[in-house]
Amino acid sequence: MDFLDVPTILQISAVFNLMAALAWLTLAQVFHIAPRAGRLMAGGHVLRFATQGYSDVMSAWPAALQQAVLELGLLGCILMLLLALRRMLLSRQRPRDLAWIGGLGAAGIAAGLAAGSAQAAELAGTVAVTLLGGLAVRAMLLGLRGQVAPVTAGFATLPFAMLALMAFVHSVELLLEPDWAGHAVRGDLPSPARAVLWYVVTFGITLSLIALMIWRVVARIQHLTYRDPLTGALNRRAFERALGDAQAQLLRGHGFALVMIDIDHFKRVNDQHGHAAGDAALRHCVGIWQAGLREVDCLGRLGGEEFCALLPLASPGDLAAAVAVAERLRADLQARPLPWENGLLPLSASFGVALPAAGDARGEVGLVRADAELYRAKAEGRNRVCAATHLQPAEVP
Ligand SMILES: Nc1nc2c(ncn2[C@@H]2O[C@H](COP(=O)(O)OP(=O)(O)OP(=O)(O)O)[C@@H](O)[C@H]2O)c(=O)[nH]1
Repeated sequence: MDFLDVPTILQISAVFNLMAALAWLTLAQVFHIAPRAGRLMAGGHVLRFATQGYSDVMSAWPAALQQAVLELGLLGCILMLLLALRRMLLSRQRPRDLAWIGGLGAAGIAAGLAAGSAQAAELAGTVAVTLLGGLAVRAMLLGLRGQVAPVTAGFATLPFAMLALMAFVHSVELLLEPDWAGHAVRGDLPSPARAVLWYVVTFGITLSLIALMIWRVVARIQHLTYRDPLTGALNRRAFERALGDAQAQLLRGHGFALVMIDIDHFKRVNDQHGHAAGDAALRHCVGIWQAGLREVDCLGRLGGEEFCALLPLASPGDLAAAVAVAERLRADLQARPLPWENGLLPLSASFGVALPAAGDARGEVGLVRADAELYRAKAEGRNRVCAATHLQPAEVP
């Protein structure tokens, strides 16, 4: 590492931070991708650039002042990064925690500066960065849990864990350093090797955040492509795709049932309480039904106030199990009226349950059957479940 000294690495890092700031700003301002998180990230990188890129200018200042400026820059940068992370992960990280750690860190740095001790200022900044790094690790692990594979979550979290670990090790070193008065200002980079490591960690954090942002954008696009924007249920196209897949699995012995659902007298809700109430009723019903279904089940909005649930069955042909689920969904909706304008709007729905037919590539026969049962439920008085007990394949219309 002879060819690289700490000031050179600092300058490389400063240029990297400037480029990263420009990239985040472009994404936020020009492409409107994660704009608030992007602006926070750009702000963090600019702070880091400003404190790293002007070390020559600062070299004439008193040591404690130089150190305090460097530490405040790093602290501000990490705080902005954590705020951006909070937005990207939609995490419930309390800003209060960030505020008190940041505030105590800044107060410690100021105290070090007042005492004329570069080492005390550095120690305060490094301890705060250790704690903030720990919070970042926690936010990443909680935010990604169940959303991506554990290995992916581990890789994405690694740079933050390295940041916390390196800051912790450096805090201990500073505490143990015998000659506080002779402490030289080196930023947080005691050697070229350590400086390179810091740079790699900064780079890793930036990459991790870019990956996080891409993941969020892709998830959003998928949501827009496959979901009904009003209710969040699968749209017709996505549901038909799921039905086609389930139908293919039928040949391998994995059975499923279809539950066609139609809200009763929905026109009255619109006519008597307005379209907004109708929309709220649709969201309310889907919220209740999604909560009553398992993760493997899927609920699609086929149009208007008509929905269909696809239920994989543990034993193919177990119509009774599907009827029990439909009955539960019916009872749940009946028990939970829609809160609307200081009152409660009672809602109910009719359900038609059917099993799929073998040899029906796209699953349309099952849908037709479930639809026929739904109409029977309507005709028999609504707010009930009817099921097709016959299993002969129907004709595809
Ligand atoms: N608010 C709202 N209304 C919708 C939406 N899509 C369809 N509708 C309304 O849903 C109503 C469906 O009414 P109908 O098909 O007569 O059915 P119904 O009143 O539920 O009667 P039954 O099904 O026989 O119990 C129509 O008034 C549509 O305008 C939507 O996205 N939002």
